[in-house]
Formats: sequence, C-alpha cells, structure tokens
Amino acid sequence: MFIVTAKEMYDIDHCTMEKIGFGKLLMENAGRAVAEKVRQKVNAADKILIVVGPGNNGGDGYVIARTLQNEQYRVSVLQVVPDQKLSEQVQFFKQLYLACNGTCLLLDDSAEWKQVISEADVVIDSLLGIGVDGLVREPLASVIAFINEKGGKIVSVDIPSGLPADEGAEAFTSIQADETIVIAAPKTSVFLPHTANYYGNWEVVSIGHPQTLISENAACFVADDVFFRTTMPKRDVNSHKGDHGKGLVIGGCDNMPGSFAMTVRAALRTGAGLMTAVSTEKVIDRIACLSPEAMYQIGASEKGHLIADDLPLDDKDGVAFGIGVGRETKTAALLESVLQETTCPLIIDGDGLYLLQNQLARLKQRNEPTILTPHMGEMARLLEMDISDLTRSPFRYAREFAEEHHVYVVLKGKYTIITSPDGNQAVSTTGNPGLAKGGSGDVLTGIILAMMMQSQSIFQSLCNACFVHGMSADLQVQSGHSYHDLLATDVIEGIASVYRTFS
Ligand SMILES: NC(=O)C1=CN([C@@H]2O[C@H](COP(=O)(O)OP(=O)(O)OC[C@H]3O[C@@H](n4cnc5c(N)ncnc54)[C@H](O)[C@@H]3O)[C@@H](O)[C@H]2O)[C@@H](O)CC1
Ligand SMILES: Nc1ncnc2c1ncn2[C@@H]1O[C@H](COP(=O)(O)OP(=O)(O)O)[C@@H](O)[C@H]1O
Ligand SMILES: [K+]
Repeated sequence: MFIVTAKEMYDIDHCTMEKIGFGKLLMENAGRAVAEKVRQKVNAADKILIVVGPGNNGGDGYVIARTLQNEQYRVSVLQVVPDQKLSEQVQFFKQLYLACNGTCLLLDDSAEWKQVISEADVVIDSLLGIGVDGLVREPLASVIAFINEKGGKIVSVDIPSGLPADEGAEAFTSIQADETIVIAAPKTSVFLPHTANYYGNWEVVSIGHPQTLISENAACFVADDVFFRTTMPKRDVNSHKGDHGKGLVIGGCDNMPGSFAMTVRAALRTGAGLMTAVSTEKVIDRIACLSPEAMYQIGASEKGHLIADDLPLDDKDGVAFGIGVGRETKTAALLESVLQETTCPLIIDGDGLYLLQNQLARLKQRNEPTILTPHMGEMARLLEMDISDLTRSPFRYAREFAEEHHVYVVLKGKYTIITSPDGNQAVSTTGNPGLAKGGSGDVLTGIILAMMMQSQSIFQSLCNACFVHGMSADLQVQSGHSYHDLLATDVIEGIASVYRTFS
C-alpha cells in the first residue's frame, strides 16, 4: 500500500483522468466505494446526514447520498455552501441525487441546521478533502465545531474535514472522525502523531486508479504483510550457519544487563546464524544462561561500563552498538572506534544514540551502511530541536537527517518511519500499545540485526524487521496477552508465530 501527499494524489487523479478521459467516473467510483463501506457501519433505521462542502469531496458526498437513497436508507443532505460555489461536476451529481427524490437543505436557508445535525445518528463528513487550504473559514468552521460536539457517529470521506493531508501544519480545525474511508491511498497525515487520532479507525477503498500510476507517483509506502511475504529472507535447504550472518552485539553495563540480553535473543529468534555478545564481565556472568546459543566475550570496562577496546569487528556481517551501554564519557571512545573500524553494517541504538551526539560527523566517513533507531525523543535530541516540531514533520526531518549523514533512520513510534540515505521512505503500521514499555526497542534492534544479515537490501530488511516486531506484539495480544501484560520477552517469543503465519 502506498502513502501520498496531497500533490501526489492530485497528480495521480489527473493522470488517471487523462488516461480514462472521464473525471466523473472517478467520483462515481469514489462515492460508491465509500457508500459500500458506510452500509457496513450503519443500521437500516439510522438517520444518515451527509454534510456537503464546496469541492470534490462534496461531490463524493452527493454520490454517497444518491447510492444510499436508492437503497432505501434514511438519507438527507446538508449543503453548507450556495450552489454557485459548486463546480460543474459536483452540480451534476447533485442533480442526479435530486432526481432520485433526494432532499437537500442549504445552510443559508435554514435556521435548523443545528437541529438536523443533532438528530442524525450518522454524519457522513464530505465537507472538505485534500484541497483544504489553511484554517477552516466560516461557515464551515462552525459546522465542524457543531458536528464534533453534537453529531452522532462521524464517518469522514477521504480525510477528516479541515485536517491537512500533508505534514508541517501547526494549527488546524478538524472533524474528529470515528471512522475515515480513505480514497485510493492514505495521506501523510494518517501517520503523524498530532493528526493520526482525528481519523479514528481508517480504511482505504480503491476507486480504479491504475496501480502503476499510484506506485510511480507515491514516494512512500506501507511496509505491510504483502511486502514481507515477497521480500523476507528465504532459507535454502542446504544452507549452513555462515549463510545467515555472524552478528555482534556490543552493549550492557553492570546495572543494565537485561536489555542487551533481549537484543541477543531476539536476533537469534529472527534467524541470525551466529551471535557474539560483548559486555562487561558481570553482565555476561548474569545473562549468558538466557541465550546459551550465543558466544560471549568480556570487553574492557571501568566502573561497570565498557571502555575503548580491541573488539572482534572485522569478521562480522552486522554489528549493533549501544543497547544498555550507559552514557559514560569513556564509553563514547568505544563508539568512536566502533564507528571507525566496523567494516559491515552497523546499528546504533539506545545509549549509543546519546553517545553519538558529539560524533555525528563520523557517520559520513563510514563506507558501510549505518542504521540509527531513535524514538522521537532521541531523534529530537540528535537534531537539537523541539520534539513538537519534529512530530509535526517527522518524514521531512528523518529524510533530511538521513540524506545529510548518509544513514538509515528507523524513527520509532506508533507508526515507525523507515528512511534510507537516498530519501526512500516506508511506514510500519504493525504494533500496539503493549509495546510502549522499556525493552521493546531492544528487541527491535535484535530483529533488525538478524534481518539485515539475511537480506541483500538494508532498506527491505528494516521494513521487514519493523513488520515482524509489531506483528509479533499483535499476534501475542490476539492469542492471550493484553496491552497491559505484554512484555518485551513475549515479543521475542512471538516471532515464531509471525514466521509461521506469514512465510
Ligand atoms: N480530483 C478527482 O478527480 C477526485 C477527487 N476526489 C475527492 O475530491 C477531494 C479533493 O477535491 P478538491 O480538490 O475539490 O478539494 P476539497 O473537496 O477539499 O475542496 C476544496 C475547496 O474547499 C474550499 N476550501 C479550501 N480550504 C478551505 C478553508 N480553509 N476553509 C473553507 N473552505 C475551504 C475551497 O473552495 C476549495 O476550492 C478528495 O479529497 C476526494 O474526496 C474523489 O472524488 C476522487 C476523484
Ligand atoms: N503505542 C504503540 N504502538 C505501536 N508500537 C509502539 C507503541 N509504543 C511503542 N511502540 C514500539 O515499541 C518500540 C519502543 O522502542 P523504544 O522507545 O526505543 O523502547 P526501549 O528502548 O525502552 O526498549 C518501538 O519499536 C516502537 O515503535
Ligand atoms: K472529508
């Protein structure tokens, strides 16, 4: 599934209309596809009010109204702008609706619009689509505020009205939808922390755009099960352990042994051929029994923290640094040598990202791929910016950072954004609030390390690792766990179900 900006969606629409030569067909398809979904969400006796705005989103509304009217639903329309403001195409669909004995109330003529909204069981929000420009003006602003306050169930068409499709907006007035039926492809704002909730539950309907036009125009995609099935590592029956990667994890400190242990175990469960773990003597003494399959090496340490050392970096296929390693200055010297001497892909996570802050310039000097796995707080710190500015435009900032420092960025959150050094982006939508606990990120790092060592493409392996991590949590919750009790170690054990279900 692809993700689009408003401009990309308009380009896809225009190219499609050029190809099929008939714009009305797309609108008819859109309205019918949405009506089909609405049918599944309403009862036969529900009063359905379709609120129609000035643009093509309003045109979709008239097609929905006509379709449901013809099927004997209790439909009415509230049109919030005068007819002169409707385009010729929307006028056309309005006339078709009226010809089917549809009723339409104009906001201008009616002092009763509030009553009509209050009495509706279901409000279909066709006020504004991706063409919204700036803050919503009157009278739409009052209508939106009133629907949010009084309306029954709210189903938005394409996008909650007033919400910008793209990232970057600081202020907006928006419908708070219960459900959104997204047309053709999810818009960027579906995935932003400050706008995602306005969509409520969302699903996408296809309206007949050629799939190649969508894939050619959309710069971003959802790393979903289809992607996983087609790109996941395959095992040759004749393979041996050396074929699946020799991985190294450097992390842990005396008072933080557990996170590091989870990374090692997650990598093993994901399919790493051979794993070596470097930590302090105390950490290894305590955790080695948790993954007897791994090899362990004691690194030089001071006061319970790793310090610069000669590590076995040269014969590895992947290295992960930083999980639970602590933030001591002397450990930063170890990171410096790891950055310089690792001749294979290197993941930097957790405390490693903290220690990296003063060494960002070294990233570009590496010849092999580097992968950073920050959550929003860690990313804001790396960028030396306010976290609220970052969460408004995470795609942009992740892309700029990845391009500037020649790194892959896995920006973690409810929706995790994966970016390559050349600016390619994907979103992982798997996972649930059960993951919002210490240790989840450490597990992801292990999965990434193993996935990366079994794949030719770093970008694909990052997408697949995020898919597996979140899907493991989802399957665990479906089969007995809850958001409350799910532990990071359960996510490791759930990897088996993901492989069994999707390979
Ligand atoms: N272009 C196409 O062929 C298709 C478009 N479709 C629908 O059309 C929508 C996009 O249509 P439009 O480009 O007409 O955009 P909108 O339906 O979002 O309407 C934009 C219009 O709303 C008004 N407006 C914009 N910002 C406003 C503000 N801040 N306050 C008050 N009024 C404001 C202006 O009159 C503007 O022209 C999509 O979201 C989708 O629902 C679908 O029917 C599929 C086909
Ligand atoms: N509400 C949520 N929905 C989906 N995934 C989540 C949610 N909260 C956290 N996650 C995932 O859990 C992981 C948490 O990582 P991180 O914050 O680094 O945790 P830690 O380092 O404490 O283990 C990330 O992969 C993130 O995407
Ligand atoms: K809408």
